[in-house]
Amino acid sequence: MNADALDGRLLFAIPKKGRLYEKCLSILSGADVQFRRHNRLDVCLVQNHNIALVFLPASDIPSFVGKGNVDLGITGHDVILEAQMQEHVTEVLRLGFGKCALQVQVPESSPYKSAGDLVGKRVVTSFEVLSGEYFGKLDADRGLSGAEKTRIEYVGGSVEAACALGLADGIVDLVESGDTMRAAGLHAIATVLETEAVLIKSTAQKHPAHAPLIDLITARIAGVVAANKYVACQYNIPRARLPEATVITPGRKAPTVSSLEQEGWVAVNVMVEKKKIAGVMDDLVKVGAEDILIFNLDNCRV
Ligand SMILES: Nc1ncnc2c1ncn2[C@@H]1O[C@H](COP(=O)(O)OP(=O)(O)OP(=O)(O)O)[C@@H](O)[C@H]1O
Ligand SMILES: O=P(O)(O)OC[C@H]1O[C@H](OP(=O)(O)OP(=O)(O)O)[C@H](O)[C@@H]1O
Repeated sequence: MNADALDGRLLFAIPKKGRLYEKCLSILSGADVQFRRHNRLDVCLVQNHNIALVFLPASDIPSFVGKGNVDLGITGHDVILEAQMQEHVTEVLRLGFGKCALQVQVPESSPYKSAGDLVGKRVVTSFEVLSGEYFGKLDADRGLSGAEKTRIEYVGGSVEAACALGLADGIVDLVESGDTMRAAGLHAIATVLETEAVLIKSTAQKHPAHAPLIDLITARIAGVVAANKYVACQYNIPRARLPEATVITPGRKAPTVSSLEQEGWVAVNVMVEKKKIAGVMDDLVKVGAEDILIFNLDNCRV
């Protein structure tokens, strides 16, 4: 591809591998952003929009967007703070995936029971900025300075091995299911940060002409995110029980209620958060709902 091919195109950064990659591809597909990535090339043109996708390491995306080299990007909230780019990027949308927590961890057998117990000790992490800030506050609370302060040491990967290797008294690393942590014989004693994937744009927009396209892509991605988060719920219920049912399924604005051919009965259509639907169905049955049907959403605009 020659450099002119990118002229005037909105540049959209996507993690090139790792935990966020597959989910990003599915978001792009749901938003009908069409492209073919040839031979794992890191730049590719979008066929149906004036956009080029740039595949970058997740950790580099905040600074590319923050400095205005690319216009839009997807990465983790944690990565933005670690890159100290929070003032240079605007988090436009939370994407509902890449959810995990940055946690302080120690061996199961460790005498250290809280983050405060690790103050002045050795902590190994890939998140040296966030860990430095976290332990820096604890050091300051104790009035520690110089060599007394907690030592934060950077490693690029396999952080969970550091305690067993005798390199650290504790680590700071991401935890989702906890499988990695438990497999390494560690447990969490504090949470530094909760994080998820976010859509970001440059705070000082270099190309104001791209604003309408950024808004369009944002609206489409918001639709995909909402479709993943909600299900459509339909049920029949005696009109007299409608007030109780409305408390259980208030909908985003209000439920859609239509009359049934059977006297005294109504049909209700409403959106419900996917993670709550089992409990909602139990509660609807208790107030007399029948024929409860749940539909997954392919896409939506809400
Ligand atoms: N287990 C996980 N569950 C959910 N989200 C995660 C998980 N691990 C990482 N993430 C999110 O994905 C981001 C990128 O992490 P990931 O481990 O995929 O990095 P990577 O680009 O593969 O980097 P590396 O080169 O260090 O492997 C993290 O900063 C975090 O926001
Ligand atoms: O709590 P869990 O579900 O086990 O997830 C946590 C692990 O996931 C991430 O690593 P990943 O597997 O993406 O590989 P990486 O270490 O190469 O980044 C993170 O660094 C943890 O090691």
